[in-house]
Amino acid sequence: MTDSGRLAHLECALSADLTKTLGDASILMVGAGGIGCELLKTLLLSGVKNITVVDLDTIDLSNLNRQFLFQKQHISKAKAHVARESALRFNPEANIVSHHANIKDPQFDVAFFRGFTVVMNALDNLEARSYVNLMCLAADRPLVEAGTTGFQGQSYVIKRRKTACYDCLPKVLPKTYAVCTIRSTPSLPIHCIVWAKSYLFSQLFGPPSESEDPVLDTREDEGNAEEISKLKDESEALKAIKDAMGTDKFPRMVFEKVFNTDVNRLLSMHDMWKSRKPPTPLVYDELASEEEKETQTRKGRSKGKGKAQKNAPESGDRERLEWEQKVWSVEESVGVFLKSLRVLATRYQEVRKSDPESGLSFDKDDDPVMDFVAATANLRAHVYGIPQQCRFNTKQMAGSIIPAVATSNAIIAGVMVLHLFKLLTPSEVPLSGIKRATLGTSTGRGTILGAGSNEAPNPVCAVCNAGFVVVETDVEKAKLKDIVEIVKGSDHLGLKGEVSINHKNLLIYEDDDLEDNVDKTLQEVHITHGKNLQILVDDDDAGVKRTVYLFVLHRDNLPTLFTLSGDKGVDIPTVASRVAEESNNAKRPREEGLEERDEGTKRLRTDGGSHDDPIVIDEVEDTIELD
Ligand SMILES: Nc1ncnc2c1ncn2[C@@H]1O[C@H](COP(=O)(O)OP(=O)(O)OP(=O)(O)O)[C@@H](O)[C@H]1O
Ligand SMILES: [Zn+2]
Repeated sequence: MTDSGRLAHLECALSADLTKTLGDASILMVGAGGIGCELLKTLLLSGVKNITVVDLDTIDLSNLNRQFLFQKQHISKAKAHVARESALRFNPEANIVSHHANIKDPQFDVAFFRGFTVVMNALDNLEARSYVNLMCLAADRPLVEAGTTGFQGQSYVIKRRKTACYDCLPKVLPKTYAVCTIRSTPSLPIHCIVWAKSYLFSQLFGPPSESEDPVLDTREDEGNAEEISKLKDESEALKAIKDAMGTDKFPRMVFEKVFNTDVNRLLSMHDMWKSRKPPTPLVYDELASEEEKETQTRKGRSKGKGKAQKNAPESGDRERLEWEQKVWSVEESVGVFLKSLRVLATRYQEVRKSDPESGLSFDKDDDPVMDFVAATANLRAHVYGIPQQCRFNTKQMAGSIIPAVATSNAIIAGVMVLHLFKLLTPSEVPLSGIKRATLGTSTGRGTILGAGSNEAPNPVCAVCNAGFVVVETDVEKAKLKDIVEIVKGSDHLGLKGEVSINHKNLLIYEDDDLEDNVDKTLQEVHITHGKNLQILVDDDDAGVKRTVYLFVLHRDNLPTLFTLSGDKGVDIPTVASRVAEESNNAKRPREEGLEERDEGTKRLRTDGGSHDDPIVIDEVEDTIELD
């Protein structure tokens, strides 16, 4: 259809005014997966012409059943670029910009977000959603947030201090397991998968902040103090083995430690096995292929050519699918374990060269990571006499996958565009009139799409009540004390109270207690372009506290620190915020505020939760809150 033919149809359906507004609007779409593909198509067919798409992923075979902008020939290509190319066929005159990147990258700074009329999320994880929520609050741009899980879904609008933000409402509590079940006495396949994914993988390859033994929060395991302290020693020993990473002997050392030495140590605790089946240690020399053993003794070469390589066909083949759907023999699991350890070790060392604070994170679609988790979980299961799983099943459990339903994505993407229509006709639709749409099942009535009123902001939410300050400066010249001055100085925010400043998880400044960094440049305290700081101002006398997020835009040679925008935020009564914090600590997977925002929480919960629940959800994906 020509552009004029398309316009005539749209004007009849939507009015000439709205059609024009849609054509002029500039939309940021974050995520080009299940919802994203539908959304991009529907936006274009609704007359939206200027769209920027950001997605960090590449196309996987498993996406093709529902992400219809992708076809077999696109496997392994960037989702954002392919989505753009395929969608342009709906309207070749549209202006679509694609970025194959993480939305959290510094290039997508506050100024970038300000360049859009509306931001639309088509994401699948809590961290990215929370981050986009924060950036939209800072840039003061409306966000259309959405998610689907199987037959359920929802879409709603977030507008700074007018509606609840993404972080106003508690999130679904992750399923949790007792430390000792996971670390010493697993009895189900899921226990072994959690151990592989959330313990061994993070310990070996996670960023330092995550590899500090996340499971040893002993509050719920007080009766096992001795066991907990032994587990701590075990973790220390694993750290020592990490020093051998990159050498030929590393895979063997890890294998022998976790499947032999640690198991023998547990066996020596006789009481533990009085009423349980004791584990059986694995012996490396009996299970590793001859080639693997040879690799361990060869010097200067790190590539083994054992069974594992023959048994791991390339991604995308039918042979590979069959391999993923059969239960591997123990020898095959050993081969996959050793090979994936080598691949991940090389990757980990490369990542750490550029940033010593970084590491690898679990991604169920990352083949070596998933190979490692599947093989590790199976070896652990074998040790404990627990049924082993095929890689396909392990992926479902490790990724907490509820199969995606294409129709749910299409319905929710459609509702998101309706939300956009309403946002772009503000004179006719007040914000209170933009309902929260919920797709769900109702007994006896099948799947229904309902509309409920949008939530008001949570008065104690530390995110949307925060101040949002954007500064431009040369990070090699400006000092941390200049930031403190912005907060306290009467020419700037002039806030009263004790100031502390956090960057990611790190406290970098605190009145009276931590002032050593004040004369350091922002660069020296790792605050570079696109980074944000969380500033907490605690006014004990007035009984209030306030959070300010300060976003830094680097400009070469800008001599001073220039405040571009300075929204002061709102005070939260200290008592109310404590009560809220406490109730949130009990209810949600992470604390309110920024501390864990950037990295997300990968901590294994220790609340002694259900022992026989088959699925673990320790990263909430596709979070939806149904009315
Ligand atoms: N931080 C991020 N930056 C950019 N894109 C992201 C980010 N986090 C997630 N995404 C993208 O959001 C999209 C979400 O789509 P979807 O829920 O369909 O997931 P998927 O990975 O395509 O499918 P599945 O998880 O079911 O295999 C994915 O394409 C993913 O790459
Ligand atoms: Zn909020």
